[in-house]
Amino acid sequence: MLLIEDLGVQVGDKPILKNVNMEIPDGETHVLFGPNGSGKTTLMMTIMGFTGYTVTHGKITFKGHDVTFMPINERAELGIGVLFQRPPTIHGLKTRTLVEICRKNPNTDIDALAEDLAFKSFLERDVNENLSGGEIKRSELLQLQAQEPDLLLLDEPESGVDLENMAVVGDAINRLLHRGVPKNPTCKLPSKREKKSCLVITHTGYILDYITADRGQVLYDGVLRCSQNAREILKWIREYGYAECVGCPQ
Ligand SMILES: Nc1ncnc2c1ncn2[C@@H]1O[C@H](COP(=O)(O)OP(=O)(O)OP(=O)(O)O)[C@@H](O)[C@H]1O
Repeated sequence: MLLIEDLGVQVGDKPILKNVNMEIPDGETHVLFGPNGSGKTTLMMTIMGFTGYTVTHGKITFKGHDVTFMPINERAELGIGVLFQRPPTIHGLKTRTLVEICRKNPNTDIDALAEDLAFKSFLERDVNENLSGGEIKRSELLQLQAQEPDLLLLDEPESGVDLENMAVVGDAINRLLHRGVPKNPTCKLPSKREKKSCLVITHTGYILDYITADRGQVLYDGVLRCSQNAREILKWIREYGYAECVGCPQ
């Protein structure tokens, strides 16, 4: 699904990511940990193709396509979608209009999606204008549900969300990951091939109560240092701090 090889990225003239290698196979969810400023958002923005993140070396392949220098709209059409940590307010653009633009299938019922996210009353507001932290996340999830991406990039889905709304956010992310998985009463777990793929950044780990993580990784000073069970990594970070991750076996 996603393959990152020897990726170097700089912002302005500042090198941020150094020789990052990462693979997210079909249907897997990987969790990215790391201290503030270690480059986690930079990695997501680079995968999505935002300007300002200059690839100095390396390659990003998605679904077999070299997307390293592909425009952002083409990556979105190919199936990459992002939930921002701090999405901008867009004055003069109604949320409903933005969701219509994101919508993959013109028959998708925006009102029904918004109803599920308790977001219907916000559809006619400008994008993210005067929304609370939890409302912003639900707005982002609504856009993703309309876009129907195959790879979800989730940048701190818990930030600014209270514990009750966390359940709404967690359930919505689960629906996105299991979209199209046939309901099979004899088998509780879908095969990985049927699930969507996901890279999620978290500091608190709350999201792990709602999604099944296949692997965790630690980005430290622009370098991927550790790759293990996500809950184990979280436990380790809580006990010893990030600096100890530098010495972790891969
Ligand atoms: N547009 C920019 N201009 C200048 N520096 C930037 C820019 N974007 C990111 N940086 C710098 O790149 C480094 C990595 O930032 P990034 O947001 O990727 O870190 P992060 O790991 O996501 O941090 P956090 O956990 O705080 O969200 C930081 O030092 C940040 O100041």
